[in-house]
Amino acid sequence: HSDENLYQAKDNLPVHGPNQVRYLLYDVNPGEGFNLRRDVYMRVANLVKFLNEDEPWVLVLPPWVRLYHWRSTSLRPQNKIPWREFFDINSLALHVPVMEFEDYLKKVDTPVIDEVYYLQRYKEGWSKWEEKMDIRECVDPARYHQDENGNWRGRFFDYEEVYAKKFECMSAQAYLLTFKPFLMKNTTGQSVFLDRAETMIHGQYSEWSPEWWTARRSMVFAKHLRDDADWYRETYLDSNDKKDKTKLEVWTKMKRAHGEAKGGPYVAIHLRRNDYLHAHPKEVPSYENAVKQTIKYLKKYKIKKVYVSTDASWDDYFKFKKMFGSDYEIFKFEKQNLTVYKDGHLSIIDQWICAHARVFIGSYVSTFSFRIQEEREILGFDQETTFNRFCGDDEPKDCEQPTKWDIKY
Ligand SMILES: C[C@@H]1O[C@H](OP(=O)(O)OP(=O)(O)OC[C@H]2O[C@@H](n3cnc4c(=O)[nH]c(N)nc43)[C@H](O)[C@@H]2O)[C@@H](O)[C@H](O)[C@@H]1O
Repeated sequence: HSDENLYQAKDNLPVHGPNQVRYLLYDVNPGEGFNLRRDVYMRVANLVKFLNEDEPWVLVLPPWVRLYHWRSTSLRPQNKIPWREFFDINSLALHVPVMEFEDYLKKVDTPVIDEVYYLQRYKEGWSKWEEKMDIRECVDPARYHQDENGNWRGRFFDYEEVYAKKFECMSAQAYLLTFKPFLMKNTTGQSVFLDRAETMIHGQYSEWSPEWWTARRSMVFAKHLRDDADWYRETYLDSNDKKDKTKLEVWTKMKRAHGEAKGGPYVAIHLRRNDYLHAHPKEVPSYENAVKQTIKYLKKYKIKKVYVSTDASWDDYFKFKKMFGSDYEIFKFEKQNLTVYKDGHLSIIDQWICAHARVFIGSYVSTFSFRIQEEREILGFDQETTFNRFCGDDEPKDCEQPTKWDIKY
């Protein structure tokens, strides 16, 4: 791969003296999944981007802890995972200055965060939408408590030694840009931690805006995972970037038109199961029906191979695979190496393979599927091949398809 070392993070670090740099840390509701967290990253990253127009701030990347969906009993514990295991840090840094939490801890010597704000709703609710934020009493039982020295203890990504000097709950109903004056004027600590950062809303910087897409484009997957997925594509799916016209460039220089990418000769599907069966029972197809819908695409595009990305059990997967009969070949990435791959790595490999398929079919409102669709927008696929989803058994056969999020530069 030629793109190694193309990203030069250091060019993007604030130029001001080291003492003036401030650090923004954040965390998300523990129940949220991996790909919603990626959306929250985009909000915080853009906030840091806007802050840097006036003051030097560095975004400290929240280490990954075991998420609700990460159930595999892998040989390595799934906590304190640095971002570099999943994403290309240098790519992130071409958008905003970023730093791993471990590096933050090294930098500050004492494992301390100056100010913590726990974002929460307004207790009284709201009748008309208006932007506001106020320090308030905690609505939910506080997730932080004061120790005998007056320091605030909580769950800072499973780092037990970390504590905060100041803690407040803050009711907020506000767009990300509104947090900028708050941070600049109402906080003084060198490091500020926003917990429940998903409370922050994109506002004008939503999926329709170039700013959103800039943050999104900077979220390039880590090279070792792209390499593993590319190896799988080449070995089993007769797919590589040259043939598929999907060569990756440094994201700041990459601009593709729809239809430039061709994709590998396989249909990729994201078949979300598990908690989705309960969350969206009407829109989740039975396996039999999912096979029927996939075959339609296989025929339309004259393709014989299917790549299956799913959180279904292997038992279910093998049953599903059999249902296709002998006319088609069905593939799924196997956890060949449990010492290396954890659930997060595997989802990225799945996503990368899906992003390179000739055609993709996703699952209804799954953020896992959304992130694949965006990846395909970045690579330059025809939107017809991207914004498709499975219909539930009782939905019309031409059920409403996903919104086409046009990439913006
Ligand atoms: C029902 C809701 O669903 C929302 O999930 P949704 O948007 O699909 O997408 P995510 O927020 O990523 O959460 C789903 C998680 O399940 C695993 N997973 C799902 N599909 C696949 C797959 O095809 N391959 C692999 N390897 N892993 C998969 C993976 O760990 C992924 O991060 C959640 O964020 C909410 O918390 C809630 O659970």
